[in-house]
Amino acid sequence: MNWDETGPDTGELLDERLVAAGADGEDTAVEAALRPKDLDEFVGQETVREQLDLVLKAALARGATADHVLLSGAPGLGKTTLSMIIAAEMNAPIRITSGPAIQHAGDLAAILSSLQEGEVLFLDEIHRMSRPAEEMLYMAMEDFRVDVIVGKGPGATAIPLELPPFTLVGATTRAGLLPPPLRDRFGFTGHMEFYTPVELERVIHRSARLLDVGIDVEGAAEIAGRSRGTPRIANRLLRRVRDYAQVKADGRIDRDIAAAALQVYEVDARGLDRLDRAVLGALMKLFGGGPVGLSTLAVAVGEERETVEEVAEPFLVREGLLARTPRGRVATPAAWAHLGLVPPQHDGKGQQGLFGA
Ligand SMILES: Nc1ncnc2c1ncn2[C@@H]1O[C@H](COP(=O)(O)OP(=O)(O)OP(=O)(O)O)[C@@H](O)[C@H]1O
Ligand SMILES: [Mg+2]
Repeated sequence: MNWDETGPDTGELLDERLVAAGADGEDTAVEAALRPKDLDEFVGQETVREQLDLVLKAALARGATADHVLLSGAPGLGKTTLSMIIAAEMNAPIRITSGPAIQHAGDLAAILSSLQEGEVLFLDEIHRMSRPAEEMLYMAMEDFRVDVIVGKGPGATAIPLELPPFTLVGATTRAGLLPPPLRDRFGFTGHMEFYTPVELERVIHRSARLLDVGIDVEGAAEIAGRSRGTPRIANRLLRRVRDYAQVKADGRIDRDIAAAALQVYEVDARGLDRLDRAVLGALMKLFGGGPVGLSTLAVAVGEERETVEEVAEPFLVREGLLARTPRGRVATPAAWAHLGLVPPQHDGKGQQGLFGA
């Protein structure tokens, strides 16, 4: 590790993280080609799919515009994909924008007033919209009307503008951050869950077919097990394994090729990468498994506090490898087993408490 006056080089473990759930540049280019186009092609999420199927079919049968839909769930689980499917199933055009892109209420008014009847408006990261835009959206969703403010100060007047009926599809990774009045205006909310390994295998087989890569059942299972419940990661790992198979073998992917490739990329059998293992390793080797405070742990791995807390920990907690306790971070027995380490015998003298909180 590289130390200078400013301390350890941070962010080194974060570079080009293969198991990050957010989209990188390459993902954005490839994802369009891999996106399922209709509900039947969309793998998993049985509950959301079935409910949505009813909502859309009923609206179609009535010849009406579908109710507003809110999709919530972690990055890479298929919210954008599903919004496009909604438009396709309704035979409607789709307009795509996002919360951060709408700075002023006027931006939203311009979009809303140019919608066609029945159009789907996809509002990604809806929890990041500005307050005034949000308030305008309330009225638009409920009454299909906006008040456009003309002029400034005491002379300003509100000109009501009728909107054609449209379907708002909002997506958020943070449903808890949505103000209740906004949440209540959606007729249907779909919570996207993490995918099971079997579902991810289906995603991988489908993508392999589209990318024209040969892969057997065990090869797909190997990749699925390392994909952290997330189709985007599964697709990304598949592409890296494909590279390896082309360079080191005949291009076909089986279990050995998949395992060898992902070892090169340092993604282990449970989908942990270098950063994850560094956090667990420091916790166990330096602090006897904890409890240890977040800041101390972050310094030990040479990363920012936020990186450890927001990037590494959620998955480690979800996997039951790390626990957040009031006294600090603790490695679970599963973590010791996964890294093949043996927890120290406690002598009861309270050595543990040293690094707490
Ligand atoms: N159910 C699914 N079946 C098959 N492929 C899927 C499924 N869900 C997602 N994918 C694939 O995963 C990739 C990421 O999906 P998508 O962009 O819809 O995620 P997202 O939830 O919008 O992520 P973000 O929160 O980062 O915007 C896409 O390429 C898509 O092809
Ligand atoms: Mg998206």
